[in-house]
Amino acid sequence: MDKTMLEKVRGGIIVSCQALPEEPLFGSEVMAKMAIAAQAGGAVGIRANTPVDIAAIKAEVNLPLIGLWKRDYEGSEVYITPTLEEAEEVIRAGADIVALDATSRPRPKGETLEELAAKLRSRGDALLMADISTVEEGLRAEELGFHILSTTMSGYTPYSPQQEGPDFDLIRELSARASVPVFAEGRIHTREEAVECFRSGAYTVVIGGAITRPQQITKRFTDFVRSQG
Ligand SMILES: CC(=O)N[C@H](C=O)[C@@H](O)[C@H](O)[C@H](O)COP(=O)(O)O
Repeated sequence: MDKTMLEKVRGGIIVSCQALPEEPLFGSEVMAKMAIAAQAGGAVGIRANTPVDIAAIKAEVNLPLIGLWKRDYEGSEVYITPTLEEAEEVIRAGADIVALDATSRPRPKGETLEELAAKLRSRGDALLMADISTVEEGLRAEELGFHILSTTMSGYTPYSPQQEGPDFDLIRELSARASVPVFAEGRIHTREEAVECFRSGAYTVVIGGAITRPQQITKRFTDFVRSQG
């Protein structure tokens, strides 16, 4: 584990390069190209889903890499690196930081966040990032030894605010109360919003769809132009 990773990403933009199987850009080759483009544009880090995408990006890009593995399990709502198995594969694929759902919802296989954090910390080969949706979840993750908190899940749990833009209140309150870095992530669509995230206390800003999902970008244009009549 390399804590200088954190210094490398401070104050910059991390680009999340993800496409699910049902999306037009799905495929590791395309995601690696996205990551190369992000690096050329000045990104300080990459966030990627699945061991194959992580390995493909690692081979092409020399930036700190946040890895996760989205996988559905019956009977649990948790899908971002839900179990130890996915976390270990993500690390094996070359991620420097492993991102896990750290919401308070029940996990698959009866695993708990506490034991997952303890096991991954004792391996010591990757930093742990907690994808949370509330201040309480963030503070709990910090207590469990996570090195980074990210606002990723705000708006995606039924008990967090459902809004179109970033959760600035969460960024502000968590940054004020936590002693580990808070990354702003989720629905950051404009440069002004990214600046506002930093003003709210974010250590780093993670941007996904606004850069790497052209279907979302197109839709924002088409919806807006149509709404202007
Ligand atoms: C909730 C969830 O599953 N978030 C995922 C986490 O890895 C990704 O689908 C998002 O693209 C990422 O968080 C970046 O957010 P945005 O694409 O809104 O900039």
